[in-house]
Amino acid sequence: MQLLDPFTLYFLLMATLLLLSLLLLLMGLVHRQERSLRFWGISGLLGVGGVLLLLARELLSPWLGVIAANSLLFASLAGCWLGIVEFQQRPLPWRQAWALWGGCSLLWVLLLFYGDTALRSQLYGLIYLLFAALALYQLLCDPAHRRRGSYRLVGGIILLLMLSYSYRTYHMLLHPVLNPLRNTGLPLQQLLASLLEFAKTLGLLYLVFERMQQGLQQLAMLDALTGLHNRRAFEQQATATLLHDGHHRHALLVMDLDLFKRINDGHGHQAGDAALQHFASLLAAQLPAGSISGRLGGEEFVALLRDTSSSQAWQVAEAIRSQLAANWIGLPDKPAFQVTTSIGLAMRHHRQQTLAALYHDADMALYDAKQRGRNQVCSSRPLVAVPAAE
Ligand SMILES: Nc1nc2c(ncn2[C@@H]2O[C@H](COP(=O)(O)OP(=O)(O)OP(=O)(O)O)[C@@H](O)[C@H]2O)c(=O)[nH]1
Repeated sequence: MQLLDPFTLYFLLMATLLLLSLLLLLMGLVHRQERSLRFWGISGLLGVGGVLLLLARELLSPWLGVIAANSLLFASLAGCWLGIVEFQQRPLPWRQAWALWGGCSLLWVLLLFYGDTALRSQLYGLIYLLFAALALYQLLCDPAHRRRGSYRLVGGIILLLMLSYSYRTYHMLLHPVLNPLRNTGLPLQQLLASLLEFAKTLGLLYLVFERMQQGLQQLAMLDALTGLHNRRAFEQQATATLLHDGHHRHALLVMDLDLFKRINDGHGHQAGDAALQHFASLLAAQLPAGSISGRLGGEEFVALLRDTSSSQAWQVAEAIRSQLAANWIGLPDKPAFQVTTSIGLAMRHHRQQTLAALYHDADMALYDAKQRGRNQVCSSRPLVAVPAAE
């Protein structure tokens, strides 16, 4: 029965919030790149500290206690807002944060002399609403984030918190009393707000985890040197495309830079890396929108052209080949050098043809292009070759 008392539950929640804030701070210290965790950890500690100071104010000087407690609470609200700005990787509005914190604290002190408890409680509700609105705006102002379920969930919790504090402010207008917590309905509001605060902190923590996981996934899918998909990512995306766009015609290009060992040996490994990066950006520029490209390893690249005819695919392959041969690569303090590529092209002619079968055909065509003297495009069926113009 005792546990159902809102005050007891409220204190239990405070203790849990304290532990959660400590955890956030600790995680923020371990994962140094996630600075928002530190902001939210410190914000939580300031919030719990403010509440404790408010409750213990009779033991200290009541006036000083209440001023210090509310300054801590305002700093906690500002800290949560700054944490969200930091999480969104935007410049931190330190000046505005200090000004808002200072302004709110000053207003509070003025009301301590010229207002009553009810007025101060209303002011607290309004300040809470202001910081919550700032946090909500920062969280959802990016349209890409606004559409995501996790961001909407945390935004929804902040909205509920705002509703809860609006109710508190409204209630205090109707029933002004000396101690807000003695006001009918307010202990319950306080309990609900603490529960929501707890949910909000967990939600923010989830957003950090979600972003960390996405970062790791991206790292596992990208080729570090060129920024293209790596073999695994290419295979996953190309297989899914072949499965779902079964009725469309697709072309596969397998591209291998010619005599690449000579470039490494003659111009150095750094020049070889620059050539690979140069080729990757050429691919990005020449491939039609919607194509999937990747680096399979070494100097071998691949691209799946969606919904294309054999003549269109041929033109794209030929443009890649000729552009690479025409644009020599220059590095500071080194002579410019030419890189060429051989390209094997295979068309997908029926829906059952898998990526592996398509790759086999394109690879055979590539082999043929190498045999015929490199720097050319060969198609698997019918087998034709266009010698280099140069
Ligand atoms: N700079 C650089 N070189 C790489 C990288 N990955 C593989 N290589 C080099 O690419 C070269 C590939 O050489 P080979 O497989 O013999 O082929 P090639 O010299 O291009 O000859 P062909 O394919 O027959 O035209 C090797 O020297 C590898 O060391 C890389 O990431 N950076």
